[in-house]
Amino acid sequence: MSELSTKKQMFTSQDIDNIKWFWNLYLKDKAPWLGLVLGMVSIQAVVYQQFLALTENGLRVIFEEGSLGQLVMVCFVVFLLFATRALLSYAVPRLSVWLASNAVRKMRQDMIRHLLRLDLAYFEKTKSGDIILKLVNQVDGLSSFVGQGTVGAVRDFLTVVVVSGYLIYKSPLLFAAAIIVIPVLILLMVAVSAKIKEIQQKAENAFGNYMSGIEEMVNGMRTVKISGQESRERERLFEATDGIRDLTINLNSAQALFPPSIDLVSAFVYVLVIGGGGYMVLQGGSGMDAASIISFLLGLVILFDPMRLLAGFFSQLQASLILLASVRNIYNEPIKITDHENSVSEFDKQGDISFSNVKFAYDPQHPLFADLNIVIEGGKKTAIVGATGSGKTSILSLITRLYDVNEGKITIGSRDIRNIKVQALRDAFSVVAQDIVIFNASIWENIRYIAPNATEEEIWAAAEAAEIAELIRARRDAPLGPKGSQLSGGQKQRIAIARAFLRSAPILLLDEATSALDQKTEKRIQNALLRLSENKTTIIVAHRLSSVVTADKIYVLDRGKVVEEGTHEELMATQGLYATMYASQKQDYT
Ligand SMILES: Nc1ncnc2c1ncn2[C@@H]1O[C@H](COP(=O)(O)OP(=O)(O)OP(=O)(O)O)[C@@H](O)[C@H]1O
Repeated sequence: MSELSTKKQMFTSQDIDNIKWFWNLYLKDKAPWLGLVLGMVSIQAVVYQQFLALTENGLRVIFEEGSLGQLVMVCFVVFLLFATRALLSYAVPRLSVWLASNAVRKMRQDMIRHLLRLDLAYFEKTKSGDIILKLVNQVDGLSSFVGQGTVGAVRDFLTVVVVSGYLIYKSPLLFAAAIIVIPVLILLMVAVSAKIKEIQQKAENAFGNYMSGIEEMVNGMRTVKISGQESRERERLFEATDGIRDLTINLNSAQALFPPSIDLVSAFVYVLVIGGGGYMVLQGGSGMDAASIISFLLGLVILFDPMRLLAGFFSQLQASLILLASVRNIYNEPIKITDHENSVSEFDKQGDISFSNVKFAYDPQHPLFADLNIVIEGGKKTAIVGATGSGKTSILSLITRLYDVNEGKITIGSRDIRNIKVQALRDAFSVVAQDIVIFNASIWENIRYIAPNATEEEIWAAAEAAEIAELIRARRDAPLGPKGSQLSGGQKQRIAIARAFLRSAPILLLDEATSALDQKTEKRIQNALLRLSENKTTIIVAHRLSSVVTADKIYVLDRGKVVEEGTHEELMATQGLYATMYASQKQDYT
């Protein structure tokens, strides 16, 4: 989250830009409806002014012996006025909440759409708590602010303008005396609003950390329990709750300055009007009588309530501007991996995959590949082996454009993958990776996820090939628990393999695909994978070298460099790193 300027300024240019952005994207097309809301709240404001005028007349009828009929008439019209206001008090929130909910639904959908387009790199550097906070809480906060807060504020503002106008018309002198304290109030608002913004920003960060903390704890509960780390986790989260409490109190103490200042100002003004107005009546010649002073005072009472609400609105506005900026950050996040206008959908999916002079680093300080050159022959089986952290998975991430190379190029069938539409490129792969996404649904549904239009027979065939069909029959529709927590690692892996069978794309990526299986099951599934990989370009990343001996070509990687390449037999014959690794693994098995 970007730190906002804390200059003593009610609206920064960034705030104004954000408001314009929100208006243009989410409210502009509803302008006629907003116009209707504005019309209705204007009527509500005018009701007060009319009420004042009528009260003054009513008082005169009482004070200056008017007829009973006139009094009844005044009472009737006053009732009618407030009945109108009541009707509008029902209609305005209904309409404004409808408008705001629609605007915010559109915003949520845009955010989800945008989030799904963001590069993987964004998710690898952003705390999930921050993302959830934006999509859930902050958007919700904005929704109620736009729906109820702003419309209420417009009504209050119009009430202040109309009633003030009327009071000025009645007695400019008394009104001038009454508003003499307003500049003090404005100064206070400006001073406090910067503070509110600053605290709100910190509070959002604290909430983000808290949510991420909860998520990490829940996800890692198995480790937390086994290693008896409950008390550490408790302390960690308690610390976060302390931070949130402090910030909430700080925020409230800054906001709490508004209502009492208004109360003090009101007291001051009432005294001025009663004293000054009374004096004017006593002196005579000012055109003011008792009825006008009472209704003037009533006018001020009416004025102060919306003024107090407006002050509250301004403090809320400062907090909401922080929410708006934070939410908008997602839209400003650059998307690097995307289609350009000359990207194509058609390419030779069976062609060779070549890395030419590829340079790549996740972090510029620690380059991973300095000059990588490999060729993965189309329709053949290529294995990539090497120590942990040597860059095997990164090669798969580059081929699928989860990341783009910094220099050099990767081609499939001699077409640079950056010139292929991202969706078309990724459609060319079936992947069995280490991080298997399992949803809290049945195994069946989990397999179907990869190909929602697959027929029942196709899903059964995939499940049989991956040796998971028996478990489907046993578990039936039982959901698998969050993240598939009710399955073993090997069972999850078999779901991933079943998905690969079901999707059956021309390029098969197997990243430690069978590492969680026992050797007997691994052997059987490898035979099935062998059938699946027929006529497909297959890339196998594996630690267990027994699973790569049949590969047409093996690349041996060491700290981002290819140190050996060849078939199993060739590599064994050279007696290099591969042969050493193979020998030591064989020893472990025997
Ligand atoms: N998203 C990332 N951000 C920053 N660094 C990363 C990221 N992913 C991997 N790395 C780093 O890049 C290097 C290569 O990682 P990679 O996952 O490609 O290795 P690997 O050979 O597949 O390892 P393993 O056999 O353990 O799966 C490692 O040093 C790792 O720390």
